[in-house]
Amino acid sequence: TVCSSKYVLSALHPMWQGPLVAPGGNRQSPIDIQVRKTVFDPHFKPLSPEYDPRTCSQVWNNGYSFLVEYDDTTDKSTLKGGPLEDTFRLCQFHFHWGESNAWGSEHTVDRRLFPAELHLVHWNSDKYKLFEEAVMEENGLAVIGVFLKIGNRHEGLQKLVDVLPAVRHKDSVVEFTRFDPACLLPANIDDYWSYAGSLTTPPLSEAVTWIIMKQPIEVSHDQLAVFRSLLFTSAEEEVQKSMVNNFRVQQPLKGRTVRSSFT
Ligand SMILES: COc1ccc(C[C@H]2SC(=O)NC2=O)c(OC)c1
Ligand SMILES: [Zn+2]
Repeated sequence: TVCSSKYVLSALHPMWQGPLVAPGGNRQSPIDIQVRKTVFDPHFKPLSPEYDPRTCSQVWNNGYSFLVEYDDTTDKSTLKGGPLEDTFRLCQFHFHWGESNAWGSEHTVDRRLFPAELHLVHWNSDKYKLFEEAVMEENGLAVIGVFLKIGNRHEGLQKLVDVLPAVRHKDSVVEFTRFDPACLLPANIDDYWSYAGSLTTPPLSEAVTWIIMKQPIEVSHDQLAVFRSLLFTSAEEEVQKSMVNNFRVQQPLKGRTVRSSFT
């Protein structure tokens, strides 16, 4: 069972606006991280992602992004430490990006937009048996966010870029194995921000402990162009729509504190 095949996203408009704030939502994501207002937390432990590339199973175009799915029936690929009290199991990663390099990320740092953002999605396997349970519980999920900037070609990402044409249309799937998602983390994973937030697409559940890396990773212009060659639409639809701008608008902080692992 892989987490992401369990949820069906509602039909999402490319510039998915959705409800500006989920009804009664006071911990919605994404947000702008105002660095000078973040608070250093000396109790954060080192973040320890331990991923087994053999749990990688497939790439799927779900009509909103492309998801790289991991077998999450065992604790072979986990995330511990940082702000987390429990062990979280990796179930998928995906990206958000723009139609141009000027925008595309969901979170911003002092209003700075990045061309894309990676989300590594994990669920609390100490407390829950299945992803579906965890996604409805406060702090049932932990998502690592990594900003992408245009620069050198990312050799690890290229293996994924090479299979994207096979999942051009919505609902297409291709087998994808032995991919170590740790290669997509920045060199420095000790410097990050963390805050209590939500899913950024329906059902917008307020279940996420966000861990946003301070250091971006570099990908080439051409690699990001392949992301934009994907389609929101299935092969049957007459009008094909490019998969771009699949990010949510920023949400009010509502008094939340963003903590930092560094001074
Ligand atoms: C019903 O469960 C869901 C629904 C949607 C997403 C995807 C959202 S959440 C995020 O961080 N980015 C996204 O696009 C999800 O991911 C954990 C889990
Ligand atoms: Zn996401």
